[in-house]
Amino acid sequence: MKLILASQSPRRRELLTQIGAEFTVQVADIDETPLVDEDPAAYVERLAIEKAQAVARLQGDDVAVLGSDTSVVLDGEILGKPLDQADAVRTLVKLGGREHQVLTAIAIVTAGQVFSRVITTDVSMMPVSAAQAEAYWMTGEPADKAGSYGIQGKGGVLVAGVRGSYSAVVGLPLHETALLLAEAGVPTWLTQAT
Ligand SMILES: Cc1cn([C@H]2C[C@H](O)[C@@H](COP(=O)(O)OP(=O)(O)OP(=O)(O)O)O2)c(=O)[nH]c1=O
Repeated sequence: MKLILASQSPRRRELLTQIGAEFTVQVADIDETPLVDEDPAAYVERLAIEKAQAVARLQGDDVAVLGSDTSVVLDGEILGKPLDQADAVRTLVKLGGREHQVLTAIAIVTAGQVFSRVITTDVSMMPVSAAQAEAYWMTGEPADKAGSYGIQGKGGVLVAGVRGSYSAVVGLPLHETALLLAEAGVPTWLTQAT
């Protein structure tokens, strides 16, 4: 079965390569506005499915499309990508000194089925001053990332602890994605070995 990654994210491309699946990439452009009172887990799952479906719609049979979404959640509030510098600084100061959840959903859409999972990781961040948040904004990292930070870059300095899947925070959980691909019948190095 042919696999397509429905994502513009270079990080997801790298992580899927680590899983050892052969794939091509097609970008899905969907509206990422949360519904009124939408539960964060339901939100990320819906988006992952919609991204995969947007690409699957244009394909024939014998194709599996993988979509994914990552959001940062603090006290039940969804914190997506920052609108601008002020928004990023506000978000980082708010996350500072606290534990938040990173929710990553993965969805695989085939001709007849939808497989999906939501993975939650707890991340604790050191206290962050406005000046530190501004300095971090200047690195260019926060702009395209949920919660305005990247754990895999300079933002890793702000992270005091992680409980759960590190790769899910970066954008694609290696373990759970490999298992879901196996369920959908897409070979990876893991299934090829069993
Ligand atoms: C919290 C966190 C998020 N992120 C990234 C992962 C996602 O790419 C991004 C959240 O935005 P998403 O909307 O999940 O993904 P995307 O727009 O980058 O790509 P696509 O929708 O096409 O798949 O934030 C990090 O890279 N590091 C982190 O530590």
